[in-house]
Amino acid sequence: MRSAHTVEQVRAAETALMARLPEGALMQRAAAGLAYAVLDLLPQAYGARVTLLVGSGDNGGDALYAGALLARRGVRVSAWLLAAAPHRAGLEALRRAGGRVVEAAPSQPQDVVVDGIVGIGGRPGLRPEAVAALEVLRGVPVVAVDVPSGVDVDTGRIDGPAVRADVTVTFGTHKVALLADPAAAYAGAVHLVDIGLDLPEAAVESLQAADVVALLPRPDEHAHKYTRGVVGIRAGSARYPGAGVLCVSGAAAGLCGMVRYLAGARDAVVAAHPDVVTENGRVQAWAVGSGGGPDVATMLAEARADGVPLVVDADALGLVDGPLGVPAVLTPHAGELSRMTGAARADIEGDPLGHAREAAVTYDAVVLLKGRHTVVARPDGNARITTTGVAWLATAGAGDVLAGLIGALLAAGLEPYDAASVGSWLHGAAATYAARGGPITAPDVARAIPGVVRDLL
Ligand SMILES: NC(=O)C1=CN([C@@H]2O[C@H](COP(=O)(O)OP(=O)(O)OC[C@H]3O[C@@H](n4cnc5c(N)ncnc54)[C@H](OP(=O)(O)O)[C@@H]3O)[C@@H](O)[C@H]2O)[C@@H](O)CC1
Ligand SMILES: Nc1ncnc2c1ncn2[C@@H]1O[C@H](COP(=O)(O)OP(=O)(O)O)[C@@H](O)[C@H]1O
Ligand SMILES: [K+]
Repeated sequence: MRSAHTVEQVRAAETALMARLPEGALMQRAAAGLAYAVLDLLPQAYGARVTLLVGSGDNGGDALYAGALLARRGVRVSAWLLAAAPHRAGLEALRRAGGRVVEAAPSQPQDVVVDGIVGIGGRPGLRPEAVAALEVLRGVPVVAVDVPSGVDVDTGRIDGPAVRADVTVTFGTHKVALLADPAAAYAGAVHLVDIGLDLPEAAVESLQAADVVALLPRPDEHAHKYTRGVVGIRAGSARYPGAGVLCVSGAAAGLCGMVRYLAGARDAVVAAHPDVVTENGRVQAWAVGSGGGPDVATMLAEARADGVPLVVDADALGLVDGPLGVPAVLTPHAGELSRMTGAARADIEGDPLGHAREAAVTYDAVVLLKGRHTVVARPDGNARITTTGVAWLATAGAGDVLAGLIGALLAAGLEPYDAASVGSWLHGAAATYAARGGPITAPDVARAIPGVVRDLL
């Protein structure tokens, strides 16, 4: 599991650890990890040029100590001081190692910029000096120290200028802004350096392959199709048969025992999926809504009446105005959530974590807010953020596949929070697997799911 802690949690863990260690030990650990990440980006250390952007706090201190380590390896290190009183001991260390202090952009082209402007102590946004320095160094690869400076560390919001990093080297644990968009998109590749912090449980996390393996339902020796779970699909209509077919394709990817289809695209569904049953009967979960057309209210009411867990998607989301009274996963994209809650779409996109958490409370359900980094939020405030997937997944019908897949995982017995987050992880991984760097359509995503599961297991 990748865990993201709050600034307050990091500060408390840091204080406890520092009381047991010699002064400066933590910063030395952080700086060593940072220096190695910078070296990784340089073709060779000797003669390479690195500029440090240094703010007033310990984030700048990390940059200065890392700069000293780099200078000892032959890197030409320039520290561009953006604050009047930078970390004193760090600056001394850099000077002793042969680094120099500059007051403007170095005249020679630089190989890497290290963003030590602010870390977890920073307020969102950047001061004009920092913006100007970044502008002058535009085009040079950026390594951010702990977080890209300027982002809102505990929410992932961006409320002003912020650094766009190629790599972020973070210490002790991930920060929320490294998982939650829009800030996460500013972090580039994230490297975690272990500095030995003892941390409590995190409210925000991101499943990794091993977590998905641990949660994934699979048949035991004595399984039959009913013990594996039956998912019912009420999606698709005469007008939108494709949505029914796609929702079924996610449901019929093999993760539960059987799929029942009860909506208006029966012929198309059976032609594409001969394994699907169209008689009414017991199910352990329903997926409702994609391409539902005029019958969507009846579809939702009938599924709800069964009392089993529900996935509510697309057209059916417009009918949800409060708790549904059964365990549920709601799967809006930002536009759909905006229509549900009345919040502006741009506000939702600017704070997807906050809006998903709020909606989870309002509807007393798991809310899966789709996007680049999909958020799965639970009413108790916990959230999982999906980091699998590629931009090629933004294609019509991909959401229908996801709704069916989550329905299958619910039917197989996963809790709504696990079904939504595991489903979203697999959906993103299937898209990456199918795309292999090129375009995909929604059926490609569904077809790739069994291969992803096979590789995982
Ligand atoms: N915690 C840990 O476990 C470890 C932490 N470590 C490191 O320490 C970092 C935290 O250091 P920190 O607490 O000194 O705060 P930090 O982010 O450097 O700067 C805050 C100062 O910046 C200023 N300022 C504020 N906003 C600003 C803005 N928008 N734009 C410009 N300036 C702004 C403001 O001062 P002002 O100029 O307003 O007087 C404020 O005092 C952490 O991220 C990690 O890198 C590691 O060494 C090891 C283990
Ligand atoms: N930029 C992006 N990068 C990765 N995945 C994305 C991006 N934008 C959207 N997605 C994913 O693509 C899918 C689109 O689903 P959705 O918007 O419901 O489409 P539809 O309604 O046509 O089925 C979602 O799983 C979403 O998370
Ligand atoms: K930084």
